[in-house]
Amino acid sequence: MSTSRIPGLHNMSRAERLAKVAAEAGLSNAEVAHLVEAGAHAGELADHLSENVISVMEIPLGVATNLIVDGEDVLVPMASEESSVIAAVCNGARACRGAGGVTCEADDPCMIAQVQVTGLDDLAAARALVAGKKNEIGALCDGCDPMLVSLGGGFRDLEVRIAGPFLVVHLFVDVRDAMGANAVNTMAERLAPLLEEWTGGKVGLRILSNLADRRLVRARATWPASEIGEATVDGIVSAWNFAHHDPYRAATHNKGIMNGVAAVALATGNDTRALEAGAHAFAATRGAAGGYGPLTRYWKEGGDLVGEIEMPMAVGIVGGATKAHPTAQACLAIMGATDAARLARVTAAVGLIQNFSALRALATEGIQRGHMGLHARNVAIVAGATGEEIDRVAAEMIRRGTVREDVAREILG
Ligand SMILES: CC(C)(COP(=O)([O-])OP(=O)([O-])OC[C@H]1O[C@@H](n2cnc3c(N)ncnc32)[C@H](O)[C@@H]1OP(=O)([O-])[O-])[C@@H](O)C(=O)NCCC(=O)NCCSC(=O)C[C@@](C)(O)CC(=O)[O-]
Ligand SMILES: NC(=O)C1=CN([C@@H]2O[C@H](COP(=O)(O)OP(=O)(O)OC[C@H]3O[C@@H](n4cnc5c(N)ncnc54)[C@H](OP(=O)(O)O)[C@@H]3O)[C@@H](O)[C@H]2O)C=CC1
Repeated sequence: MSTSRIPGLHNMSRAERLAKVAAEAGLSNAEVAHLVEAGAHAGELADHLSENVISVMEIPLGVATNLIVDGEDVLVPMASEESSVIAAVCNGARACRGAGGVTCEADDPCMIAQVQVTGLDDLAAARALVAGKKNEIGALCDGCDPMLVSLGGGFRDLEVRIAGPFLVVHLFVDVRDAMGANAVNTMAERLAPLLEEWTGGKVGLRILSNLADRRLVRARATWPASEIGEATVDGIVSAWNFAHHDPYRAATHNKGIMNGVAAVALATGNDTRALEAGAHAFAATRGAAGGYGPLTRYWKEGGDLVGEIEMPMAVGIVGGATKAHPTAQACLAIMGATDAARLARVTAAVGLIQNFSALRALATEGIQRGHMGLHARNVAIVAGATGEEIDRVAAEMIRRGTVREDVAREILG
């Protein structure tokens, strides 16, 4: 590459950008042709949603079957590049259907905005002063978003904290069907000059917190021992206990949960990074010794396995890319999610079931048979298989019990 300094790339057309990047990076004609083809359908939309767009990255969109959430059957669209993630949800949901599926409970959709005030000598006095302005602050916040207020949302409460040398003002805002970042950021920015005037301090950051712990969802399911076997019940409880006591295991445990949560979020146009940040920050105090721990919990009840998840769930059905992206709209329609609370419940249910299926595999036969069985097609493609060859090479690798690129090449040969 000669240079990464490309002034005005953003002002070029998509085709010009691609040509420029291809020339700088030395892409082959085949690589350029692929990027042109990949961007043919959704490239224009992508150009409006993001910046310096040259094409579109295609992620598989699948549908998880077998779920019952709060007594209703639901098909759940999931966007994931990882093999076996969607199959695992179908499998885990099938195993708890007979016991009623998943039941959930969601907090009101309350987000937190933070305003940092610096340069204060008497933090305690400033805290008392700002706390006394709750009504004024509430009115100012509601004035920022009359639409939100007309829908039943808006300012709910105020908390004034001292964090090291800073005064930190928390605005609690009910954002209804939105994820809410933009909505609360506007309020935080609007409040800033008043805070400076009242306290004599200087405002620093004005932004939401992704630790959305006022917007939690809890979901619970029972997997009967008659369905999964007594040894599996014990194995999963023990696997959970491992995560409860060991942050190294808890990180992987929670990654499995986020396999499901992030896939539903991506399919519905939600901000996956916000959810990841919220989940892991929330998990930071859930472990046995008050450190990082699992977002789920499992125990044995009457011989059956009961699993529960609790986590922040800042998802919306309006705002961000949700309304602008027709695929996200279609996904919400498949789920029948007509409000953010239903989306949050279903997403948490998927996180729980995803985790159950991974633990079931790990506590019994191990992850490789199911996961690598489905991943084999990926390996076959990497080895050069195309069309019908992909399934045939994958099946042969599974038959031989070895899923590896060199084996795929040998079979293909
Ligand atoms: C892979 C399975 C499901 C096979 O499981 P199986 O028992 O061989 O499946 P089966 O053929 O007996 O079918 C049972 C049901 O599973 C579903 N199912 C079965 N196959 C498919 C498929 N191709 N596509 C869609 N759905 C599928 C489907 O619902 C089916 O019922 P049916 O519809 O036939 O009545 C199982 O082994 C499993 O759940 N494994 C766990 C896989 C997993 O967790 N993958 C995530 C990636 S690994 C990771 O990133 C996370 C991890 C593991 O590190 C987290 C952690 O450490 O905690
Ligand atoms: N740290 C983070 O997580 C950050 C995330 N972001 C991004 O912010 C975006 C999400 O912000 P968000 O505020 O949700 O998006 P928007 O501002 O796009 O949408 C929210 C707005 O939609 C309007 N609205 C219409 N119908 C409803 C309804 N039923 N319920 C609620 N609001 C409704 C409201 O008012 P009105 O019509 O008056 O606008 C509301 O303010 C995402 O793209 C995210 O990636 C941005 C900054 C930081």
